[in-house]
Amino acid sequence: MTLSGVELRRISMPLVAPFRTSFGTETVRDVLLVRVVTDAAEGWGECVAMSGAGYSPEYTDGAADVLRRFLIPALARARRSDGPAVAPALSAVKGHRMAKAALETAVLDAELRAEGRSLARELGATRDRVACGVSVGIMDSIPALLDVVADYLDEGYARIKLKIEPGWDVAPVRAVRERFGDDVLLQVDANTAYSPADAPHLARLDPFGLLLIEQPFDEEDLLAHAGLAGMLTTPVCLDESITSARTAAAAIRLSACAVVNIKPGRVGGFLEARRIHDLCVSHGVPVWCGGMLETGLGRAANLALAALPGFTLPGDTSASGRYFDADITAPFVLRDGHLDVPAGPGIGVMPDPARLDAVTTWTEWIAL
Ligand SMILES: CC(=O)N[C@@H](Cc1ccc2ccccc2c1)C(=O)O
Ligand SMILES: [Mg+2]
Repeated sequence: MTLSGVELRRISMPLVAPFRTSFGTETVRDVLLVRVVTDAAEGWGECVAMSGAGYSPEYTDGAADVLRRFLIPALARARRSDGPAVAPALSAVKGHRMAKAALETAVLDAELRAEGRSLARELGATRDRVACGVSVGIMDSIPALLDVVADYLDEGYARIKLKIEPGWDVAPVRAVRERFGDDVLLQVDANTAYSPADAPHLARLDPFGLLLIEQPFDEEDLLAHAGLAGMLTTPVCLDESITSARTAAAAIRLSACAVVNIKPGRVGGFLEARRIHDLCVSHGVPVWCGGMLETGLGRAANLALAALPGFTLPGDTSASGRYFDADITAPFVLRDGHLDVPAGPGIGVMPDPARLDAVTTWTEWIAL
């Protein structure tokens, strides 16, 4: 497969409602898409970086710049251009895993489309649909939160995740438990908002039978998470800390986490995500697929990953309508709390040209 060029395309997708977390409030998803054109097919990748560097050091403008100046030229110089050859070709560039993941996914998508193979099959998926959870932002009040949770449960979501931060943690969790009972699968995500000194306060979440508490502390503080794990009955899950199979292995060895949230964009791509899955399965560590408010392109690829056997917990692969009134692909619609895994070649979906044009703010063609 010969690469002829790469398109960088910036799109702006308004969210159906503001999404507030401990690191800020988003009202628009500012997305960088990568389209790779080859002699055999074209492929799409979605960069999960946000406009700002609140979740990780990467941000959308930076991802476009590192792709244009370093990653795409490195790929052009590589002799091979199949999916597994991308990460080695980009290895001289440190970090920038979200930018790398978008480029690798686009190449993988093109390669699989050309060969008529689905990403799900390529990764080793064992299911054709996956149970879906939903991530609920920090709200202005407990009643507002309960209304939103009630709607999501009515829609059929298999699991509720509540964003928490100091001042919004025990009360919302208690309110959800009191209103919806103990059988609802419930977990919380702090996005690094707490410090180790907050451990006794976080222990107050133990009575509520949470599936897990996600990333309470700084992403570099594995030892603090290991300490917390020794104090809580609630399993600790890591998200921002897990940037590769190596850091996953370290976190497991240090008992810093009992569950892992795998996000292909955060770890550099779907091939590294599968390596992390395999590592966690070998250690008996359950994993689930995290979300970065992807469009249908990233959502389709995430569903292929979430169908692997070790993904035993519902992920944040919510329906398109959770975030967008109109997706750039055919919308993913929840059915009995599940989403179908795309079965077509590659990631199995394509953007609708008219929808794509309607949300495009900028596009750049880089010939190779
Ligand atoms: C679904 C979920 O909670 N995702 C992230 C946080 C997050 C929150 C808000 C975002 C806004 C724009 C882009 C990415 C974002 C990621 C998480 O698990 O920690
Ligand atoms: Mg998280």
